[in-house]
Amino acid sequence: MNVIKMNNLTKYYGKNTGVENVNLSVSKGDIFGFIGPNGAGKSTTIRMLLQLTYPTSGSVELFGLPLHKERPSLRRKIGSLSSEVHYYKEMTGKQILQFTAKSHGLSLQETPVYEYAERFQFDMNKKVKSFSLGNRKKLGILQGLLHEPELLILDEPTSGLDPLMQQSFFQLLNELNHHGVTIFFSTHVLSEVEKLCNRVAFIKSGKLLETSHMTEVKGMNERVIEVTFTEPGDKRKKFGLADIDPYAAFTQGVHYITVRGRLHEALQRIVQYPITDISIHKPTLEQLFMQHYDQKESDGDSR
Ligand SMILES: Nc1ncnc2c1ncn2[C@@H]1O[C@H](COP(=O)(O)OP(=O)(O)OP(=O)(O)O)[C@@H](O)[C@H]1O
Repeated sequence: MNVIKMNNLTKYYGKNTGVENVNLSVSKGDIFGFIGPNGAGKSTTIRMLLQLTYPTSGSVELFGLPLHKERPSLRRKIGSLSSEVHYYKEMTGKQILQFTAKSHGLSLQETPVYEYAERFQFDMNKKVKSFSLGNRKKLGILQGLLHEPELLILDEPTSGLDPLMQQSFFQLLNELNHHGVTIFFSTHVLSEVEKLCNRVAFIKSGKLLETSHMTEVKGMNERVIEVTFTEPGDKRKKFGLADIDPYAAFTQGVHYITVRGRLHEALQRIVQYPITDISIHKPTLEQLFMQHYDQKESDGDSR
């Protein structure tokens, strides 16, 4: 079942393009990472899902219902975090959370908010005016989660959180997902997307480049060997590295060789020569992502 469905979703801000013809579906149970550089159109898309702005053309369906009017029954099912959150500075975190709980017909005691606050080391008794950026973010997250929604739509939820808190937050998302919560979030933390998400979409300049299952992201099965030979200098030709990878690179004493399958054969060839240092790793999502952008852009250029 599609929990989110975008049909040719388009938003123009005057002459500026926000997003253009975005077609994307999120299924029940997905943890879906929405990735793109600054200005790609992530917030614009999320703002349309949350009805904070309206499409120029195209449409959105949530839980199979078209989103063109206020639907209180849907609001109860959705937890959200938009990129910019503003509060009355004189209120305490707890007062704001009570207000949010009440808007869902709940008292704070009926919600998991105390447990979450403890996990995030969040002191809800302080006034918002004393909050750091990270604490404001935590408050926004608690507001989005407290009514135990079925779907979370989160815009850059981890920006402003320190690495430890990011980890706690992703851990919580994982637990919620195991209990059936569908999650759609935008982020720049690609390593976390790699660990957490089952599906990803790449967006740039308002256009969706690709939607993919995490295991099918092109290049995920490649391995990068970084090797420094004891003999100094560029050894790509002399040691036959170009036979393993015609695009092998050499920078500041290190050879970078990308291997697709047959790792043992590549290593057998490399270890014939004295080595000072070697490491083997998966390409990061970031590297794949950048390759992907470059490729699409050069494809576009050649048209
Ligand atoms: N209110 C607005 N008025 C005019 N242009 C806008 C407005 N909001 C967004 N845009 C433009 O729409 C495009 C998409 O912006 P958007 O904020 O959706 O990107 P983003 O992927 O969320 O970026 P970031 O990662 O920097 O938050 C950008 O070119 C941006 O300048």
